[in-house]
Amino acid sequence: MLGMRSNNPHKRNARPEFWQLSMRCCQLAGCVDVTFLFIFILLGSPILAWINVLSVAMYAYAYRAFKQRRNRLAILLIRTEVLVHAGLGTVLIGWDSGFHYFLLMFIPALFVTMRARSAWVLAAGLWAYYVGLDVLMWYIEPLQPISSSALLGVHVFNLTVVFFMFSYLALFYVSTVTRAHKSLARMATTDSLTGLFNRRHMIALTEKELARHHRCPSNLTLLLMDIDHFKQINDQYGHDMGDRVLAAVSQSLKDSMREQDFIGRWGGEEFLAVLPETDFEQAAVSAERIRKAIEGLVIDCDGNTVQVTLSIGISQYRAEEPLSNAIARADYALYAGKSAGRNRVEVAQC
Ligand SMILES: Nc1nc2c(ncn2[C@@H]2O[C@H](COP(=O)(O)OP(=O)(O)OP(=O)(O)O)[C@@H](O)[C@H]2O)c(=O)[nH]1
Repeated sequence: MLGMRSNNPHKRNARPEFWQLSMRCCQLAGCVDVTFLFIFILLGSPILAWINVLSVAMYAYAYRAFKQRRNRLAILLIRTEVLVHAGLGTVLIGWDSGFHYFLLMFIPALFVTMRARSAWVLAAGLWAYYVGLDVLMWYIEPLQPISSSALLGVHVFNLTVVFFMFSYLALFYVSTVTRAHKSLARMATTDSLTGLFNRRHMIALTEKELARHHRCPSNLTLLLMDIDHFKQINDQYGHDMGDRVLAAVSQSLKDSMREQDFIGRWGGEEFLAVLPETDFEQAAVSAERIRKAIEGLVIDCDGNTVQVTLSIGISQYRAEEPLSNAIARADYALYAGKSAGRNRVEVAQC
Protein backbone atom coordinates (compact mmCIF):
# COMPACT_ATOMS: atom_id res chain seq x y z
CA MET A 1 0.00 0.00 0.00
CA LEU A 2 1.88 2.52 -0.65
CA GLY A 3 3.91 4.76 -2.76
CA MET A 4 7.49 5.47 -3.41
CA ARG A 5 10.55 7.29 -2.41
CA SER A 6 12.87 9.62 -4.26
CA ASN A 7 13.62 13.34 -4.00
CA ASN A 8 9.94 14.01 -4.25
CA PRO A 9 8.19 10.81 -3.25
CA HIS A 10 4.90 11.85 -4.78
CA LYS A 11 6.09 12.39 -8.31
CA ARG A 12 4.59 9.69 -10.49
CA ASN A 13 7.39 9.54 -13.02
CA ALA A 14 9.91 8.69 -10.29
CA ARG A 15 9.74 4.96 -9.56
CA PRO A 16 6.48 4.33 -11.50
CA GLU A 17 6.49 0.68 -10.45
CA PHE A 18 5.63 1.70 -6.88
CA TRP A 19 2.58 3.59 -8.00
CA GLN A 20 1.50 0.56 -9.95
CA LEU A 21 1.95 -1.52 -6.82
CA SER A 22 -0.07 1.00 -4.83
CA MET A 23 -2.90 0.78 -7.35
CA ARG A 24 -2.76 -3.01 -7.27
CA CYS A 25 -2.90 -2.96 -3.46
CA CYS A 26 -5.82 -0.56 -3.66
CA GLN A 27 -7.71 -3.04 -5.84
CA LEU A 28 -6.81 -5.95 -3.56
CA ALA A 29 -7.80 -4.12 -0.38
CA GLY A 30 -11.07 -3.00 -2.01
CA CYS A 31 -11.88 -6.64 -2.90
CA VAL A 32 -11.06 -7.74 0.67
CA ASP A 33 -13.45 -5.12 2.03
CA VAL A 34 -16.23 -6.19 -0.38
CA THR A 35 -15.78 -9.72 1.01
CA PHE A 36 -15.97 -8.34 4.55
CA LEU A 37 -19.11 -6.44 3.65
CA PHE A 38 -20.87 -9.73 2.81
CA ILE A 39 -19.33 -11.51 5.82
CA PHE A 40 -20.67 -8.89 8.24
CA ILE A 41 -24.09 -8.77 6.57
CA LEU A 42 -24.23 -12.57 7.05
CA LEU A 43 -23.06 -12.22 10.65
CA GLY A 44 -25.75 -9.60 11.28
CA SER A 45 -23.31 -6.80 12.16
CA PRO A 46 -24.71 -3.75 10.34
CA ILE A 47 -22.16 -1.29 11.83
CA LEU A 48 -19.24 -3.35 10.56
CA ALA A 49 -20.98 -3.84 7.22
CA TRP A 50 -21.37 -0.05 6.89
CA ILE A 51 -17.73 0.49 7.81
CA ASN A 52 -16.84 -1.78 4.91
CA VAL A 53 -19.12 0.11 2.54
CA LEU A 54 -17.18 3.24 3.50
CA SER A 55 -13.85 1.42 3.11
CA VAL A 56 -14.73 0.18 -0.37
CA ALA A 57 -15.76 3.73 -1.32
CA MET A 58 -12.44 5.08 0.00
CA TYR A 59 -10.42 2.52 -1.97
CA ALA A 60 -12.46 3.22 -5.11
CA TYR A 61 -11.82 6.95 -4.65
CA ALA A 62 -8.12 6.36 -3.92
CA TYR A 63 -7.84 4.25 -7.09
CA ARG A 64 -9.46 7.03 -9.09
CA ALA A 65 -7.10 9.55 -7.50
CA PHE A 66 -4.11 7.42 -8.55
CA LYS A 67 -5.44 7.35 -12.10
CA GLN A 68 -5.73 11.14 -12.04
CA ARG A 69 -2.18 11.29 -10.66
CA ARG A 70 -3.36 12.79 -7.37
CA ASN A 71 -1.00 10.51 -5.51
CA ARG A 72 -0.90 12.42 -2.22
CA LEU A 73 -4.67 12.27 -1.88
CA ALA A 74 -4.71 8.57 -2.79
CA ILE A 75 -2.04 7.70 -0.22
CA LEU A 76 -3.81 9.80 2.43
CA LEU A 77 -7.10 7.98 1.78
CA ILE A 78 -5.45 4.56 2.00
CA ARG A 79 -3.61 5.38 5.21
CA THR A 80 -6.73 6.82 6.83
CA GLU A 81 -8.74 3.80 5.82
CA VAL A 82 -6.26 1.29 7.21
CA LEU A 83 -5.79 3.16 10.51
CA VAL A 84 -9.51 3.76 11.10
CA HIS A 85 -10.64 0.35 9.89
CA ALA A 86 -8.08 -1.53 12.00
CA GLY A 87 -8.95 0.60 15.05
CA LEU A 88 -12.73 0.31 14.67
CA GLY A 89 -12.62 -3.39 13.80
CA THR A 90 -10.54 -4.08 16.94
CA VAL A 91 -12.68 -1.95 19.26
CA LEU A 92 -15.94 -3.32 17.89
CA ILE A 93 -15.25 -7.04 17.76
CA GLY A 94 -12.06 -7.43 19.75
CA TRP A 95 -8.29 -7.87 19.48
CA ASP A 96 -8.77 -11.49 18.42
CA SER A 97 -10.41 -10.33 15.18
CA GLY A 98 -6.87 -9.76 13.89
CA PHE A 99 -7.69 -6.40 12.24
CA HIS A 100 -4.58 -5.00 13.92
CA TYR A 101 -2.37 -7.16 11.65
CA PHE A 102 -3.13 -4.76 8.81
CA LEU A 103 -1.33 -2.00 10.74
CA LEU A 104 1.91 -3.98 10.49
CA MET A 105 1.78 -3.61 6.73
CA PHE A 106 2.40 0.10 7.25
CA ILE A 107 5.95 -0.54 8.46
CA PRO A 108 7.52 -1.40 5.06
CA ALA A 109 5.16 1.08 3.37
CA LEU A 110 6.42 3.97 5.52
CA PHE A 111 10.06 3.30 4.70
CA VAL A 112 9.31 2.95 1.01
CA THR A 113 7.24 6.10 0.73
CA MET A 114 9.26 8.65 2.67
CA ARG A 115 12.67 9.68 3.90
CA ALA A 116 14.14 7.53 6.67
CA ARG A 117 13.77 10.21 9.35
CA SER A 118 10.05 10.85 8.73
CA ALA A 119 9.50 7.10 8.39
CA TRP A 120 11.07 6.48 11.82
CA VAL A 121 8.88 9.19 13.39
CA LEU A 122 5.71 7.77 11.84
CA ALA A 123 6.77 4.21 12.68
CA ALA A 124 7.06 5.30 16.33
CA GLY A 125 3.56 6.83 16.10
CA LEU A 126 2.28 3.63 14.54
CA TRP A 127 3.87 1.60 17.33
CA ALA A 128 2.14 3.81 19.92
CA TYR A 129 -1.21 3.39 18.15
CA TYR A 130 -0.73 -0.39 17.86
CA VAL A 131 0.36 -0.87 21.48
CA GLY A 132 -2.33 1.59 22.66
CA LEU A 133 -4.99 -0.45 20.89
CA ASP A 134 -3.62 -3.66 22.39
CA VAL A 135 -3.54 -2.23 25.92
CA LEU A 136 -7.02 -0.70 25.49
CA MET A 137 -8.46 -4.08 24.58
CA TRP A 138 -7.06 -5.52 27.84
CA TYR A 139 -9.32 -3.15 29.73
CA ILE A 140 -12.50 -2.93 27.66
CA GLU A 141 -14.85 -5.48 26.20
CA PRO A 142 -15.55 -5.41 22.43
CA LEU A 143 -18.46 -3.07 21.65
CA GLN A 144 -20.09 -5.33 19.03
CA PRO A 145 -19.02 -8.88 19.95
CA ILE A 146 -19.67 -11.71 17.52
CA SER A 147 -19.81 -15.44 18.23
CA SER A 148 -16.49 -17.14 18.99
CA SER A 149 -16.63 -19.27 15.81
CA ALA A 150 -17.35 -16.16 13.70
CA LEU A 151 -14.49 -14.39 15.50
CA LEU A 152 -12.16 -17.28 14.66
CA GLY A 153 -13.30 -17.12 11.02
CA VAL A 154 -12.62 -13.34 10.85
CA HIS A 155 -9.26 -13.83 12.56
CA VAL A 156 -8.16 -16.53 10.10
CA PHE A 157 -9.41 -14.50 7.15
CA ASN A 158 -7.47 -11.39 8.27
CA LEU A 159 -4.35 -13.40 8.96
CA THR A 160 -4.57 -15.02 5.52
CA VAL A 161 -5.01 -11.67 3.75
CA VAL A 162 -2.06 -10.13 5.60
CA PHE A 163 0.12 -13.19 4.86
CA PHE A 164 -0.82 -12.97 1.20
CA MET A 165 -0.19 -9.23 1.00
CA PHE A 166 3.20 -9.46 2.74
CA SER A 167 4.23 -12.27 0.39
CA TYR A 168 3.06 -10.24 -2.59
CA LEU A 169 5.02 -7.19 -1.40
CA ALA A 170 8.14 -9.27 -0.71
CA LEU A 171 7.93 -10.81 -4.16
CA PHE A 172 7.46 -7.40 -5.70
CA TYR A 173 10.51 -5.95 -3.94
CA VAL A 174 12.69 -8.93 -4.78
CA SER A 175 11.74 -8.85 -8.45
CA THR A 176 12.17 -5.05 -8.61
CA VAL A 177 15.63 -5.23 -7.03
CA THR A 178 16.64 -8.18 -9.25
CA ARG A 179 15.49 -6.29 -12.33
CA ALA A 180 17.40 -3.18 -11.24
CA HIS A 181 20.55 -5.24 -10.62
CA LYS A 182 20.31 -6.85 -14.05
CA SER A 183 19.75 -3.54 -15.72
CA LEU A 184 22.72 -1.96 -13.86
CA ALA A 185 24.94 -4.91 -14.78
CA ARG A 186 23.87 -4.57 -18.41
CA MET A 187 24.53 -0.83 -18.39
CA ALA A 188 27.96 -1.35 -16.81
CA THR A 189 29.08 -3.90 -19.38
CA THR A 190 27.31 -2.96 -22.60
CA ASP A 191 27.66 -0.15 -25.08
CA SER A 192 24.19 1.35 -25.37
CA LEU A 193 24.38 2.24 -29.07
CA THR A 194 25.65 -1.04 -30.44
CA GLY A 195 24.62 -3.54 -27.78
CA LEU A 196 28.18 -4.92 -27.82
CA PHE A 197 30.35 -5.19 -24.71
CA ASN A 198 31.98 -1.89 -23.80
CA ARG A 199 35.75 -1.39 -23.67
CA ARG A 200 36.03 -1.83 -19.89
CA HIS A 201 34.13 -5.10 -19.94
CA MET A 202 36.12 -6.33 -22.95
CA ILE A 203 39.33 -5.75 -21.00
CA ALA A 204 37.91 -7.61 -17.99
CA LEU A 205 36.73 -10.54 -20.14
CA THR A 206 40.00 -10.71 -22.03
CA GLU A 207 42.06 -10.61 -18.82
CA LYS A 208 39.96 -13.49 -17.53
CA GLU A 209 40.58 -15.40 -20.75
CA LEU A 210 44.32 -14.69 -20.44
CA ALA A 211 44.35 -16.05 -16.88
CA ARG A 212 42.84 -19.26 -18.28
CA HIS A 213 45.41 -19.13 -21.07
CA HIS A 214 48.24 -18.97 -18.50
CA ARG A 215 46.92 -22.10 -16.79
CA CYS A 216 46.39 -24.05 -20.03
CA PRO A 217 48.26 -22.33 -22.84
CA SER A 218 46.57 -22.40 -26.26
CA ASN A 219 46.37 -20.09 -29.25
CA LEU A 220 44.48 -16.88 -28.71
CA THR A 221 44.08 -14.23 -31.38
CA LEU A 222 42.77 -10.70 -31.39
CA LEU A 223 40.98 -8.93 -34.24
CA LEU A 224 40.98 -5.16 -34.19
CA MET A 225 38.47 -3.82 -36.73
CA ASP A 226 37.72 -0.32 -37.94
CA ILE A 227 35.05 0.92 -40.33
CA ASP A 228 36.64 2.60 -43.34
CA HIS A 229 35.99 6.28 -44.05
CA PHE A 230 33.34 6.43 -41.39
CA LYS A 231 33.73 10.17 -41.02
CA GLN A 232 32.40 10.56 -44.59
CA ILE A 233 29.17 8.82 -43.58
CA ASN A 234 28.64 11.27 -40.73
CA ASP A 235 29.53 14.17 -42.97
CA GLN A 236 27.33 13.05 -45.85
CA TYR A 237 24.26 11.67 -44.05
CA GLY A 238 24.50 13.11 -40.54
CA HIS A 239 25.41 11.72 -37.15
CA ASP A 240 22.12 9.85 -36.63
CA MET A 241 22.67 7.90 -39.79
CA GLY A 242 26.25 7.26 -38.62
CA ASP A 243 24.84 5.80 -35.43
CA ARG A 244 22.49 3.54 -37.36
CA VAL A 245 25.36 2.32 -39.50
CA LEU A 246 27.36 1.57 -36.34
CA ALA A 247 24.43 -0.40 -34.91
CA ALA A 248 23.93 -2.38 -38.14
CA VAL A 249 27.63 -3.19 -38.47
CA SER A 250 27.76 -4.26 -34.82
CA GLN A 251 24.82 -6.60 -35.28
CA SER A 252 26.45 -8.13 -38.33
CA LEU A 253 29.74 -8.56 -36.43
CA LYS A 254 27.92 -10.24 -33.56
CA ASP A 255 26.20 -12.58 -36.02
CA SER A 256 29.54 -13.46 -37.63
CA MET A 257 31.22 -14.52 -34.38
CA ARG A 258 31.52 -18.10 -33.20
CA GLU A 259 30.04 -19.12 -29.87
CA GLN A 260 33.34 -19.03 -27.96
CA ASP A 261 34.47 -15.65 -29.37
CA PHE A 262 33.57 -12.34 -27.83
CA ILE A 263 33.42 -8.90 -29.30
CA GLY A 264 33.12 -5.36 -28.01
CA ARG A 265 33.14 -1.75 -29.12
CA TRP A 266 36.70 -0.60 -28.58
CA GLY A 267 36.28 3.06 -29.54
CA GLY A 268 34.19 5.24 -31.88
CA GLU A 269 34.02 3.03 -34.98
CA GLU A 270 36.56 0.47 -33.81
CA PHE A 271 35.81 -3.04 -32.52
CA LEU A 272 37.87 -5.69 -30.76
CA ALA A 273 37.16 -9.41 -31.04
CA VAL A 274 38.90 -12.07 -28.97
CA LEU A 275 39.11 -15.55 -30.47
CA PRO A 276 40.15 -18.18 -27.92
CA GLU A 277 41.78 -21.41 -29.09
CA THR A 278 42.33 -19.95 -32.52
CA ASP A 279 45.61 -19.72 -34.42
CA PHE A 280 46.59 -17.15 -37.03
CA GLU A 281 45.30 -19.21 -39.92
CA GLN A 282 41.90 -19.87 -38.39
CA ALA A 283 41.66 -16.23 -37.30
CA ALA A 284 42.43 -15.07 -40.84
CA VAL A 285 39.59 -17.23 -42.14
CA SER A 286 37.21 -15.76 -39.55
CA ALA A 287 38.40 -12.23 -40.29
CA GLU A 288 37.88 -12.71 -44.01
CA ARG A 289 34.37 -14.03 -43.37
CA ILE A 290 33.63 -10.94 -41.25
CA ARG A 291 35.12 -8.56 -43.81
CA LYS A 292 32.95 -10.07 -46.56
CA ALA A 293 29.83 -9.96 -44.37
CA ILE A 294 30.31 -6.23 -43.76
CA GLU A 295 31.15 -5.57 -47.40
CA GLY A 296 27.88 -7.22 -48.41
CA LEU A 297 25.82 -5.40 -45.78
CA VAL A 298 23.31 -2.96 -47.26
CA ILE A 299 22.04 -0.54 -44.65
CA ASP A 300 18.77 1.10 -45.51
CA CYS A 301 18.10 4.38 -43.73
CA ASP A 302 15.26 6.72 -44.68
CA GLY A 303 15.39 5.79 -48.34
CA ASN A 304 19.20 5.95 -48.53
CA THR A 305 21.21 2.79 -48.82
CA VAL A 306 24.67 2.84 -47.34
CA GLN A 307 27.46 0.29 -47.69
CA VAL A 308 30.65 0.25 -45.68
CA THR A 309 33.84 -1.76 -45.51
CA LEU A 310 36.02 -2.87 -42.65
CA SER A 311 39.76 -3.09 -42.18
CA ILE A 312 40.98 -5.77 -39.79
CA GLY A 313 44.28 -6.27 -37.98
CA ILE A 314 45.09 -9.65 -36.44
CA SER A 315 47.57 -10.41 -33.69
CA GLN A 316 48.29 -13.53 -31.72
CA TYR A 317 48.74 -13.35 -27.97
CA ARG A 318 52.22 -14.30 -26.74
CA ALA A 319 52.50 -16.05 -23.42
CA GLU A 320 53.16 -13.75 -20.45
CA GLU A 321 53.00 -10.49 -22.43
CA PRO A 322 50.65 -7.71 -21.31
CA LEU A 323 47.38 -7.54 -23.21
CA SER A 324 48.23 -4.03 -24.39
CA ASN A 325 51.17 -5.40 -26.41
CA ALA A 326 48.96 -7.81 -28.34
CA ILE A 327 46.44 -5.03 -28.97
CA ALA A 328 49.20 -2.68 -30.12
CA ARG A 329 50.33 -5.27 -32.69
CA ALA A 330 46.76 -5.72 -33.94
CA ASP A 331 46.47 -1.93 -34.19
CA TYR A 332 49.67 -1.76 -36.17
CA ALA A 333 48.38 -4.44 -38.56
CA LEU A 334 45.04 -2.61 -38.85
CA TYR A 335 46.71 0.63 -39.86
CA ALA A 336 48.95 -1.23 -42.28
CA GLY A 337 45.67 -2.47 -43.86
CA LYS A 338 44.32 1.09 -43.96
CA SER A 339 47.51 2.32 -45.65
CA ALA A 340 47.36 -0.53 -48.15
CA GLY A 341 43.92 0.60 -49.39
CA ARG A 342 41.41 -0.45 -46.64
CA ASN A 343 38.79 -3.26 -46.78
CA ARG A 344 41.58 -5.69 -45.98
CA VAL A 345 42.70 -8.21 -43.41
CA GLU A 346 46.30 -7.76 -42.21
CA VAL A 347 48.19 -10.12 -39.95
CA ALA A 348 50.72 -8.74 -37.45
CA GLN A 349 54.17 -10.24 -37.54
CA CYS A 350 54.69 -12.70 -34.69
N1 LIG B 1 27.77 8.71 -35.68
C1 LIG B 1 28.80 8.45 -34.86
N2 LIG B 1 30.03 8.80 -35.22
C2 LIG B 1 31.05 8.51 -34.41
C3 LIG B 1 30.85 7.87 -33.17
N3 LIG B 1 32.05 7.72 -32.57
C4 LIG B 1 32.97 8.23 -33.40
N4 LIG B 1 32.37 8.72 -34.51
C5 LIG B 1 32.97 9.39 -35.67
O1 LIG B 1 33.75 8.46 -36.38
C6 LIG B 1 34.65 9.24 -37.21
C7 LIG B 1 35.98 8.53 -37.28
O2 LIG B 1 36.72 9.23 -38.19
P1 LIG B 1 38.24 8.94 -38.48
O3 LIG B 1 38.94 8.56 -37.20
O4 LIG B 1 38.79 10.12 -39.22
O5 LIG B 1 38.25 7.66 -39.36
P2 LIG B 1 37.53 7.30 -40.71
O6 LIG B 1 36.78 8.43 -41.32
O7 LIG B 1 36.74 6.06 -40.44
O8 LIG B 1 38.73 6.98 -41.63
P3 LIG B 1 39.64 5.71 -41.64
O9 LIG B 1 39.54 5.07 -40.29
O10 LIG B 1 41.02 6.23 -41.89
O11 LIG B 1 39.15 4.83 -42.73
C8 LIG B 1 34.73 10.62 -36.55
O12 LIG B 1 34.12 11.55 -37.41
C9 LIG B 1 33.93 10.47 -35.27
O13 LIG B 1 33.22 11.67 -34.97
C10 LIG B 1 29.50 7.53 -32.79
O14 LIG B 1 29.22 6.96 -31.74
N5 LIG B 1 28.51 7.83 -33.66
